[in-house]
Amino acid sequence: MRIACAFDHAGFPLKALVLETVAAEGHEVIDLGTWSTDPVDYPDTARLAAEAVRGEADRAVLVCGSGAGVAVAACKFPNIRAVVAHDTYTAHQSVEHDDCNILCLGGRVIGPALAGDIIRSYLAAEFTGEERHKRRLAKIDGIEREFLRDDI
Ligand SMILES: O=C(CO)[C@H](O)[C@H](O)[C@H](O)COP(=O)(O)O
Repeated sequence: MRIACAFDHAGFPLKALVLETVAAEGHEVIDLGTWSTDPVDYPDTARLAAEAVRGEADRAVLVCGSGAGVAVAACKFPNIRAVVAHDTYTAHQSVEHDDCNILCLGGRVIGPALAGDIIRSYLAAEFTGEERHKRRLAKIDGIEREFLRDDI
Protein backbone atom coordinates (compact mmCIF):
# COMPACT_ATOMS: atom_id res chain seq x y z
CA MET A 1 0.00 0.00 0.00
CA ARG A 2 0.93 3.67 -0.26
CA ILE A 3 1.04 5.05 3.27
CA ALA A 4 1.09 8.80 3.89
CA CYS A 5 2.89 9.73 7.10
CA ALA A 6 2.59 13.13 8.76
CA PHE A 7 3.75 14.52 12.09
CA ASP A 8 3.41 17.71 14.06
CA HIS A 9 6.29 18.86 16.28
CA ALA A 10 5.06 16.69 19.18
CA GLY A 11 4.91 13.65 16.93
CA PHE A 12 8.23 14.31 15.26
CA PRO A 13 10.29 12.27 17.78
CA LEU A 14 8.48 9.13 16.54
CA LYS A 15 8.97 9.98 12.88
CA ALA A 16 12.04 7.86 12.10
CA LEU A 17 10.51 4.82 13.77
CA VAL A 18 7.22 5.24 11.93
CA LEU A 19 8.81 5.61 8.50
CA GLU A 20 11.14 2.66 9.11
CA THR A 21 8.28 0.46 10.32
CA VAL A 22 6.01 1.27 7.39
CA ALA A 23 8.81 0.64 4.88
CA ALA A 24 9.93 -2.56 6.63
CA GLU A 25 6.40 -3.93 6.23
CA GLY A 26 6.77 -3.53 2.49
CA HIS A 27 4.73 -0.38 1.98
CA GLU A 28 5.57 2.78 0.07
CA VAL A 29 6.07 5.78 2.37
CA ILE A 30 4.77 9.22 1.41
CA ASP A 31 6.58 11.59 3.80
CA LEU A 32 4.44 14.68 4.41
CA GLY A 33 6.65 16.13 7.17
CA THR A 34 7.24 17.81 9.50
CA TRP A 35 11.00 17.80 9.43
CA SER A 36 11.93 19.24 12.84
CA THR A 37 10.54 19.96 16.30
CA ASP A 38 9.70 23.55 15.30
CA PRO A 39 6.03 24.07 16.20
CA VAL A 40 3.40 23.42 13.55
CA ASP A 41 -0.38 23.38 13.92
CA TYR A 42 -1.89 19.90 14.00
CA PRO A 43 -4.93 20.77 11.81
CA ASP A 44 -2.47 21.56 9.01
CA THR A 45 -0.73 18.24 9.61
CA ALA A 46 -4.04 16.38 9.58
CA ARG A 47 -5.08 18.11 6.36
CA LEU A 48 -1.98 16.85 4.57
CA ALA A 49 -2.71 13.25 5.52
CA ALA A 50 -6.46 13.45 4.91
CA GLU A 51 -6.02 14.95 1.46
CA ALA A 52 -3.43 12.30 0.63
CA VAL A 53 -5.83 9.51 1.62
CA ARG A 54 -8.55 11.14 -0.47
CA GLY A 55 -6.05 11.10 -3.32
CA GLU A 56 -2.92 9.07 -3.91
CA ALA A 57 -2.53 7.24 -0.60
CA ASP A 58 -4.28 4.09 0.58
CA ARG A 59 -3.99 4.89 4.29
CA ALA A 60 -2.09 7.24 6.58
CA VAL A 61 -0.30 7.34 9.90
CA LEU A 62 -0.65 10.67 11.73
CA VAL A 63 1.28 11.56 14.88
CA CYS A 64 0.77 14.52 17.20
CA GLY A 65 1.24 14.79 20.95
CA SER A 66 -1.77 12.73 22.01
CA GLY A 67 -3.17 11.51 18.70
CA ALA A 68 -6.43 13.28 19.55
CA GLY A 69 -5.91 16.58 17.80
CA VAL A 70 -5.02 15.10 14.43
CA ALA A 71 -7.85 12.54 14.69
CA VAL A 72 -10.46 15.21 15.38
CA ALA A 73 -9.21 17.32 12.48
CA ALA A 74 -8.84 14.44 10.03
CA CYS A 75 -12.38 13.18 10.68
CA LYS A 76 -13.74 16.50 9.39
CA PHE A 77 -12.75 15.43 5.87
CA PRO A 78 -15.29 13.43 3.87
CA ASN A 79 -14.66 9.68 3.81
CA ILE A 80 -11.91 9.90 6.40
CA ARG A 81 -12.19 7.51 9.32
CA ALA A 82 -9.34 8.25 11.72
CA VAL A 83 -8.70 6.30 14.91
CA VAL A 84 -6.48 6.94 17.90
CA ALA A 85 -5.08 3.53 18.79
CA HIS A 86 -2.60 2.99 21.57
CA ASP A 87 -3.12 -0.77 21.71
CA THR A 88 -2.86 -3.41 19.01
CA TYR A 89 -6.44 -4.67 19.40
CA THR A 90 -7.91 -1.27 18.57
CA ALA A 91 -5.42 -0.88 15.75
CA HIS A 92 -6.55 -3.98 13.87
CA GLN A 93 -10.22 -3.96 14.84
CA SER A 94 -10.56 -0.36 13.66
CA VAL A 95 -9.74 -1.59 10.18
CA GLU A 96 -11.53 -4.94 10.30
CA HIS A 97 -14.83 -3.45 11.53
CA ASP A 98 -14.63 0.29 10.87
CA ASP A 99 -12.44 0.47 7.77
CA CYS A 100 -10.36 3.22 9.40
CA ASN A 101 -8.07 4.76 6.85
CA ILE A 102 -5.91 6.86 9.20
CA LEU A 103 -4.10 5.63 12.29
CA CYS A 104 -3.37 8.40 14.81
CA LEU A 105 -0.72 8.06 17.49
CA GLY A 106 0.44 10.21 20.38
CA GLY A 107 4.15 10.81 20.39
CA ARG A 108 3.88 11.95 24.01
CA VAL A 109 1.89 8.87 25.00
CA ILE A 110 3.65 5.79 23.67
CA GLY A 111 7.24 4.78 23.01
CA PRO A 112 8.79 3.42 19.83
CA ALA A 113 8.41 -0.29 20.60
CA LEU A 114 4.66 -0.10 21.17
CA ALA A 115 4.25 2.31 18.28
CA GLY A 116 5.93 -0.21 15.98
CA ASP A 117 3.66 -3.04 17.14
CA ILE A 118 0.56 -0.88 16.69
CA ILE A 119 1.57 0.20 13.19
CA ARG A 120 2.28 -3.39 12.14
CA SER A 121 -1.07 -4.51 13.51
CA TYR A 122 -2.90 -1.67 11.74
CA LEU A 123 -1.21 -2.20 8.38
CA ALA A 124 -1.73 -5.97 8.40
CA ALA A 125 -5.47 -5.63 9.05
CA GLU A 126 -8.10 -5.66 6.31
CA PHE A 127 -11.75 -4.66 6.34
CA THR A 128 -13.82 -7.82 6.66
CA GLY A 129 -16.63 -6.48 4.48
CA GLU A 130 -19.25 -8.20 6.64
CA GLU A 131 -22.77 -6.95 6.17
CA ARG A 132 -23.19 -5.54 9.68
CA HIS A 133 -20.04 -3.48 9.34
CA LYS A 134 -21.07 -2.18 5.92
CA ARG A 135 -24.46 -1.25 7.34
CA ARG A 136 -22.90 0.71 10.19
CA LEU A 137 -20.43 2.48 7.91
CA ALA A 138 -23.30 3.41 5.62
CA LYS A 139 -24.97 5.05 8.61
CA ILE A 140 -21.83 7.10 9.24
CA ASP A 141 -21.85 8.16 5.59
CA GLY A 142 -25.49 9.10 6.06
CA ILE A 143 -24.62 11.43 8.93
CA GLU A 144 -21.98 13.10 6.77
CA ARG A 145 -24.39 13.55 3.86
CA GLU A 146 -27.10 14.89 6.17
CA PHE A 147 -24.90 17.79 7.21
CA LEU A 148 -23.48 18.38 3.75
CA ARG A 149 -27.04 18.77 2.49
CA ASP A 150 -27.62 21.47 5.10
CA ASP A 151 -24.40 23.13 4.00
CA ILE A 152 -23.02 23.24 7.56
O1 LIG B 1 -1.46 16.47 21.01
C1 LIG B 1 -2.18 17.32 20.55
C2 LIG B 1 -3.53 17.46 21.08
O2 LIG B 1 -4.30 16.40 20.69
C3 LIG B 1 -1.83 18.26 19.49
O3 LIG B 1 -1.95 17.65 18.27
C4 LIG B 1 -0.48 18.89 19.59
O4 LIG B 1 0.50 17.93 19.35
C5 LIG B 1 -0.25 19.53 20.92
O5 LIG B 1 -1.35 20.31 21.29
C6 LIG B 1 1.02 20.36 20.88
O6 LIG B 1 1.22 20.99 22.12
P1 LIG B 1 2.28 22.14 22.30
O7 LIG B 1 2.14 22.55 23.75
O8 LIG B 1 1.90 23.25 21.37
O9 LIG B 1 3.63 21.58 21.98
